Amino acid sequence: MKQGRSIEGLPPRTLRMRFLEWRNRVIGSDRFQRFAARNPLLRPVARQRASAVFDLVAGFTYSQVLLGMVESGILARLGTGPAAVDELSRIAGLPETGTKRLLRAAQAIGIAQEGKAGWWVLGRHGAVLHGNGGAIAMIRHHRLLYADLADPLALLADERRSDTQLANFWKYGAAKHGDPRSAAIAADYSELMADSQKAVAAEVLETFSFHRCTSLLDVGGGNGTFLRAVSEAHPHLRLGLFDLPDVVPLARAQVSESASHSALQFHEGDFLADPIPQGYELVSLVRILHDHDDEPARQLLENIRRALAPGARLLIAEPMAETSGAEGMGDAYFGMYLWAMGSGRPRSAREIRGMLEEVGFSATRQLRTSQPLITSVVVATA
Ligand SMILES: C[S@@+](CC[C@H](N)C(=O)[O-])C[C@H]1O[C@@H](n2cnc3c(N)ncnc32)[C@H](O)[C@@H]1O
Repeated sequence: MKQGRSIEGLPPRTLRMRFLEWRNRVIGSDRFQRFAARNPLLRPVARQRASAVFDLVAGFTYSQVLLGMVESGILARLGTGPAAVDELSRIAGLPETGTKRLLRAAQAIGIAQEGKAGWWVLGRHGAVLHGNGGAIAMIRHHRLLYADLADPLALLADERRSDTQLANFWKYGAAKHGDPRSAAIAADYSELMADSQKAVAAEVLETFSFHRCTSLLDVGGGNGTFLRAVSEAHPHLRLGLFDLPDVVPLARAQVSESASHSALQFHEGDFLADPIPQGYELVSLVRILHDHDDEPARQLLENIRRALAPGARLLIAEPMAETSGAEGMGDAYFGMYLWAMGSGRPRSAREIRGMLEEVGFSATRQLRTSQPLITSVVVATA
């Protein structure tokens, strides 16, 4: 047998595989763990690793404490300044004992802090979260994902056949099937997206130079939050928004509130079936591609490629898999979220560039954003 080749059914014996097996034997042994915990040089690393493993085991309780802080109104109240337990207990509608338990739990994970006996302020993480409307909306929204993940193996075994809570929330295109609830569904998901869009738009604006473009079409542009941010920073741009017929009226209503965006053109349609409007120098897909499985995602890219004149560009912005330092966000969080939603998967920048090249784009490249947890950016030329 050649080095590294596997015999059928047996794992390959490459150097890397052998190293990983050896490493796992060592760090999994009681003897090594006790040694590392006692050794002054290894102790800090051993504690950090033990704490990371504990977080994996207990993470769901942290998320539920956070949800309790949001839903009770305590996080919002602490955002306005220090508060005493009896006031917080009134706001939450909880007995004082339950309020103290929640506050102590929140303190242990950095959301709240007892500044002086009986007086509470925000903790470090609470201070970051309380003013972030997008994060708060997602924390509330996670109720649905939490319910869908209650039995992870059942969810995975089901192969996305059954309706989940998330699939019901994101019923894209229900209007096509004449569902009378589709306008309400579109309004709900568009609002959730708009809440977190400001942070995404800020990252894109900081990363990509719009100065050289004269026009931009945002495909799947939702209620127009992204385009409003772009047009405030670059008023010279001619803008277009393409989305489903149930969503475009929401964007129209938002835009009519701000007269400065009269240069915005609206296009209704299905980006998988209808032609993409032509005549734009730049097309953006913001948090769209990861919602779609490989075949429809490829179809969408091909559809956009067909609409673009040579030299026009496509900008893709979304959180991407295999992001260094934020790996959990990719395949763990979005991987499970999109599985539960019933469509799509997170892709790495490398995979996205490969798909773009397959459908005829060139000069594909990834632009570095300062917060890849919020979004990464890939650009390609037609
Ligand atoms: C995840 S949201 C992203 C919205 C916005 N780009 C953002 O980042 O906030 C996906 C958007 O794609 C739109 N969409 C989904 N399927 C579509 C289709 N087949 N044709 C046109 N728009 C579609 C949805 O209506 C929604 O506005």
